[in-house]
Amino acid sequence: MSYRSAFRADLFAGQTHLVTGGGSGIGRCCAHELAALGANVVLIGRNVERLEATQAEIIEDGGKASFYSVDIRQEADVRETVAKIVAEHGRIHGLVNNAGGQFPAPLMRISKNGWDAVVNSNLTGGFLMAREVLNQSMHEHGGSIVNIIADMWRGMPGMGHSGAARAGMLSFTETAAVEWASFGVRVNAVAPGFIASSGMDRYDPSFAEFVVPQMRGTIPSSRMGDEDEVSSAITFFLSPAASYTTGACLCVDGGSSLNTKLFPLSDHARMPEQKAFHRAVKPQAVLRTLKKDA
Ligand SMILES: CCCCCCCCCCC/C=C/C(=O)SCCNC(=O)CCNC(=O)[C@H](O)C(C)(C)COP(=O)(O)OP(=O)(O)OC[C@H]1O[C@@H](n2cnc3c(N)ncnc32)[C@H](O)[C@@H]1OP(=O)(O)O
Ligand SMILES: NC(=O)C1=CN([C@@H]2O[C@H](COP(=O)(O)OP(=O)(O)OC[C@H]3O[C@@H](n4cnc5c(N)ncnc54)[C@H](OP(=O)(O)O)[C@@H]3O)[C@@H](O)[C@H]2O)C=CC1
Repeated sequence: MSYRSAFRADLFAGQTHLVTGGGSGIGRCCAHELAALGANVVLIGRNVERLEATQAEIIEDGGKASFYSVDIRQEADVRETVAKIVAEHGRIHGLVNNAGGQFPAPLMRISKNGWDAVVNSNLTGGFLMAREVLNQSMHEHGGSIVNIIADMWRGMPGMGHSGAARAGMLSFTETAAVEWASFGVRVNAVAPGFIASSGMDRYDPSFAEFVVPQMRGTIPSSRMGDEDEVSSAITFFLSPAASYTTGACLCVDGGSSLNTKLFPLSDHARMPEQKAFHRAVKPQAVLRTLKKDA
């Protein structure tokens, strides 16, 4: 097995885990990690070539994988696919709701169809997958569901349809965590920041040229994340290490969601020493000045 996971090699031996969007990017990486940990991985996506290729890689590595070509927005197809998986594999232990995506556009230029396509991909599709996995399998014996969202805290300018859907997915995560806890089902979320995944190749290079210089100053870790850094967070939630954790969201974003941008990062190095500030200036005086300026 060539994937080097931080987790124990037999962690998921004998278990079945579904990864939507498993044919590319973060989903493909996660599928490799779960297979390396002994899981029987079921890949779900639309593009058969990508799914086939990931399945072949995993099998070549000595792992177990199968795939289903499904659009997760189609309710009947999702229901039928989960039924087939249960018939073939029995119990489903884990679901990684990773499939999704969006296109960059300001809100004022998003058509109704464009909005629906993104919201249905990133919210409704995840709900349908989770509901079917719960109803057809996990309610009988428990399980773990991990929903991949995004850095949508305080909005997602330029991708507002996705931000709205991901915020909805976080709320869904919290509700499902409470409603399904009695079945022994844990539901958590992972919120990636800027990840150098193969999915980024789907964007027009002109968009990268526009956005990368702006991004650079806003990530405290000063770099994009890697697919395996998201995969290990997903694996943690699927594993018994997270057995008392449900309804949580783990940000894998190099701190970008915490950056207040009060002082742009690029200026920190040049910021003058202010050790004497608190002694030299009385806080009330500062407050008065701030109020006056406002
Ligand atoms: C290396 C550096 C790069 C820098 C990038 C930084 C970006 C930071 C962002 C960080 C956060 C997120 C990152 C990621 O998610 S990574 C990649 C994830 N993968 C994708 O996003 C996949 C690509 N996206 C899609 O496949 C589509 O967005 C979509 C989900 C909509 C596909 O759905 P569908 O196939 O059903 O869509 P249709 O083609 O049928 O279209 C439906 C309507 O949507 C409109 N649409 C689709 N694409 C666009 C577009 N690019 N611009 C405007 N409108 C679009 C389409 O026109 C249809 O509407 P109409 O009928 O009204 O025309
Ligand atoms: N990379 C990043 O910086 C970030 C990524 N994310 C999210 O993480 C997830 C993985 O992204 P990433 O790996 O980067 O990008 P990818 O584009 O490589 O992955 C998205 C996957 O979702 C599948 N998918 C999309 N729509 C559907 C659908 N309707 N039905 C079934 N499968 C679908 C795609 O497969 P196919 O086309 O074959 O259907 C593809 O394999 C996505 O939800 C993404 O938006 C969130 C924040 C940041």
